[in-house]
Amino acid sequence: MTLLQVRDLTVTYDGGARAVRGVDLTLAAGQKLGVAGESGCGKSTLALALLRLLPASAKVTGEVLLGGEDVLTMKWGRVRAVRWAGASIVFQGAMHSLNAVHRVGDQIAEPILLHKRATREGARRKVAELLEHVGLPAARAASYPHELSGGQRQRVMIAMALACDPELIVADEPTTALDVMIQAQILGLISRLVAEQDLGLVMISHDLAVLADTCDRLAVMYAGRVVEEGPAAQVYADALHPYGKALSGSFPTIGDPASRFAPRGLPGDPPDPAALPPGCTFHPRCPVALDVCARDDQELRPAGAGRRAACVRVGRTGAAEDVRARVRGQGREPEH
Ligand SMILES: Nc1ncnc2c1ncn2[C@@H]1O[C@H](COP(=O)(O)OP(=O)(O)OP(=O)(O)O)[C@@H](O)[C@H]1O
Repeated sequence: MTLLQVRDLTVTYDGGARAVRGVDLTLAAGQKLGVAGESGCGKSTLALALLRLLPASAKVTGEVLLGGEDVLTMKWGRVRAVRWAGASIVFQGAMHSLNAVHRVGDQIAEPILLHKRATREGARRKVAELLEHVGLPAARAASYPHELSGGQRQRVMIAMALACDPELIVADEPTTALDVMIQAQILGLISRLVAEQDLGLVMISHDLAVLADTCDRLAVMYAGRVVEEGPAAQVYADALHPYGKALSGSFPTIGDPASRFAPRGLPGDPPDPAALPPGCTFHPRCPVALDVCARDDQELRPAGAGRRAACVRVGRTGAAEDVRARVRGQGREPEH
């Protein structure tokens, strides 16, 4: 059953930043989708659009179908109900997302009282249950955010996201502010909860390795577009798009023009979304760009084995050779 379907989602901020451009994504119930990309590629804008949390300065078009209902056009009353009970979001940096002057138990209880119409006693019991579920003693309900460690605060955020039994969790860089050991614990916790409760997960990170560990499928975003999508293990181990390769550090180094590329770092920055380059937006940084890439942008198209990629070098079977026929007569031939 399809849980989430994003169709041709485009978000443009006042000032002309085209933060998300024509994104199509599908998530089945219980499926885990990772969205990867460098800072500024539009990941958070996409996450916020899924729950209609974008500021008024964002112009949004397309569809976000959650359980078949379009979140972008539904009445605000329905949006508020859907936000906790249909889908909820875990932000990065729990210290900023939690209210410093309220006990964490009261903050977790708030959506339960509001959306589940629970009694105070019922909400208190549910809070205790949720805290234990995320690995915290129930007594922690009486703590204020500053009395908790970063990892404990992120556990509270996860408990809050689960409070109204949603079908989908959107996690935007849920472990970015944490040290490596705690990061692994929180990722393990998210994986366990999602599996136990058969939840859908959209997890956003700049770290492809983290996503490959946690998710079934991966989407790689660059300059507001998904440039590659497919089964997590394959995308991580053998990305088709040069940007996906750069993110996973898997560029081949022998006898390939890409060997100029530092595997762990990609030179340059993503383009300004208000002044995107013509053609493929990755071409100015792409170590294997052809002349055609500066002129023509590529659709995200099937590339075999349930994968999609938006690169002229990638054919319908995922094989790089297919490009020869397509670019013949359009300028420089591919070197390999
Ligand atoms: N409220 C806003 N008004 C104008 N531009 C914005 C706004 N929010 C984001 N942007 C711009 O949209 C682009 C995408 O930002 P977004 O935060 O979605 O990217 P990201 O991939 O999540 O990056 P990060 O990991 O740094 O949050 C950026 O260029 C950003 O400057």
